[in-house]
Amino acid sequence: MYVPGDDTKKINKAVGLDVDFIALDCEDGVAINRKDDARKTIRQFLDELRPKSIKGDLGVRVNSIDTGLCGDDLTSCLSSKNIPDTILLPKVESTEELNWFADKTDSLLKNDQKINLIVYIETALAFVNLTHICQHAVELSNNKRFIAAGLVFGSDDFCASIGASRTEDCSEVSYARQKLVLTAKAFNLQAIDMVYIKYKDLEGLRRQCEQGKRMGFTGKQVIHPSQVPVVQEAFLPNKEQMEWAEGLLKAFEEHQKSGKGAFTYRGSMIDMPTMKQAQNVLELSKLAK
Ligand SMILES: CC(C)(COP(=O)(O)OP(=O)(O)OC[C@H]1O[C@@H](n2cnc3c(N)ncnc32)[C@H](O)[C@@H]1OP(=O)(O)O)[C@@H](O)C(=O)NCCC(=O)NCCSC(=O)C[C@](C)(O)C(=O)O
Ligand SMILES: [Mg+2]
Repeated sequence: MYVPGDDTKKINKAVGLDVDFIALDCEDGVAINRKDDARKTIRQFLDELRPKSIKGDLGVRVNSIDTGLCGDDLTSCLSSKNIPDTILLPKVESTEELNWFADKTDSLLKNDQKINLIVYIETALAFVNLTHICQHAVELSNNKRFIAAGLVFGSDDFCASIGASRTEDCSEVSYARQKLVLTAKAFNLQAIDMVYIKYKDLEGLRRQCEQGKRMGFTGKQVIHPSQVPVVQEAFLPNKEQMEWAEGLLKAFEEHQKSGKGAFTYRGSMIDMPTMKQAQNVLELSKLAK
């Protein structure tokens, strides 16, 4: 969940919510003339206010490298008493930007400190370079001070970048969403789906969550507290899916013992790939506990 980094009231509110990840924002949720305030407020929060009770992870979305603000954002939050779990790096378009980030984190982090990195893919050029970006991020994770954790789809910047208009069925971003999921999963990275900006329309949000979940996204970005439970519910397996998965695994084991690779379960042909889908469902529910 994004929280504008210059808004102390919203930061305090977010800390009390049951969210998986709080993203303190220095970037587009903060006005140009408030960038210094956001940086200072986040630093103060990290130094003094970060309550041990934060349930989920805490990240800072810094400004993109091309703005010239990113270095100061990183210096401020990575030299704090409690460094964030994750840095969210927006508008990445090239492997050179990852090299810059690796050098910067090398110079700022101490001893055995490492930080997670979430890379934003939100321009046409980023999609063209996506495989190289992911490959490089994973390679740098082996000997640099960050761990490539996931990709975020920035659909609003993406639409601006390609000149698309938004539609309710998201057809304008369907190729980009699918490409992002596919490439993220190929490199064992999380794939985080787009923001639903009509935050008062929870039914529309639910539909978009279900669509994203079906496509393979790991989770979704949110901008308002009311969106949190809808997204959490949609991305976790429900009772019906759990029953399906548990029953299928049991039947699979029995059929394996009797020497049958393929069999029928609830009217469908089941073999190894369907068994793996059932395992995914159960693993996801364990992770959420
Ligand atoms: C839309 C806004 C202005 C409506 O803000 P509001 O205060 O007018 O709303 P409200 O309905 O009155 O709020 C109810 C309560 O929730 C609080 N609240 C409300 N929102 C939050 C929040 N996020 N975090 C923590 N608390 C929040 C608010 O302070 C209030 O607290 P209260 O009941 O105690 O008075 C507000 O929700 C907000 O600022 N959201 C975050 C916006 C943001 O960060 N945008 C940038 C990320 S998306 C993006 O960059 C694009 C992307 C990915 O890059 C790309 O697609 O390209
Ligand atoms: Mg963006």
